[in-house]
Amino acid sequence: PKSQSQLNLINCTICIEGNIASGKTTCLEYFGKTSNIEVLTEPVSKWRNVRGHNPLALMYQDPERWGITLQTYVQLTMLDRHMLSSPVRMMERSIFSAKYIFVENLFKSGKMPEVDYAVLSEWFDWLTTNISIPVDLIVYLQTSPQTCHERLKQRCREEEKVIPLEYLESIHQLYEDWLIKQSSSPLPAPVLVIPADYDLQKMLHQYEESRDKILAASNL
Ligand SMILES: Nc1ncnc2c1ncn2[C@@H]1O[C@H](COP(=O)(O)OP(=O)(O)O)[C@@H](O)[C@H]1O
Ligand SMILES: Nc1ccn([C@H]2C[C@H](O)[C@@H](COP(=O)(O)O)O2)c(=O)n1
Repeated sequence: PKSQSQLNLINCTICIEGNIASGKTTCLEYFGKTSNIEVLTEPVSKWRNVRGHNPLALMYQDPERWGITLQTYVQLTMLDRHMLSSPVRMMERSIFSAKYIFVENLFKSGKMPEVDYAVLSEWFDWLTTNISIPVDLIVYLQTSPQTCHERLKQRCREEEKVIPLEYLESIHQLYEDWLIKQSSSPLPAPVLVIPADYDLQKMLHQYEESRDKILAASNL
């Protein structure tokens, strides 16, 4: 028979949330190296290549036409990530932020037709009603949009060269409304905020300082 601590290890999910280029992957890499947590990065390579097509690039080129295409695929691939069974995992973003941040942003900015938004919302509501998608903790890497803009330019992902500061400001505002003001969409888990505008060394120090609070969710 399993002990209580072994039982508590079953299926703990910590989601790292934050704006584009806020440092989520870097944070995941750090915890992947320094703990027993399984790390699941966002399936961006799939979004850049589905059977030879690049829905991420298409979405940035023409959001009105391709937003629904990318977001339908994001929803599927994020659901797949949530379904992977590993006792303790730290994953990059979630099916929740895909809907509450990115789909919402496309719709609110007038770049997604109402019918596309309605279909995506029906899918999301069905999935989250009929499939259990537990999240135990959200870690929010809180940055200024300016910091993300700098890091985005430094990372230089081809598809993202067209992203203006205003786009990062909109995403930032939606994250703040969801995770700080807690006034927009339901929260699937408690939120731990980590200020993330600092240089890499200071960030690693912040992660160390937050390690116990983060891993408390997993009982590790
Ligand atoms: N604290 C930091 N200070 C400066 N640059 C950073 C910091 N954290 C990450 N970066 C760099 O910024 C870019 C985006 O970081 P990344 O971890 O890929 O962000 P995300 O996964 O949130 O998009 C990368 O080039 C990364 O090396
Ligand atoms: N639901 C989503 C999720 C992500 N994206 C875009 C935003 C970025 O260009 C890329 C993910 O990169 P990251 O933030 O991890 O650096 O995918 C989206 O459009 N919709």
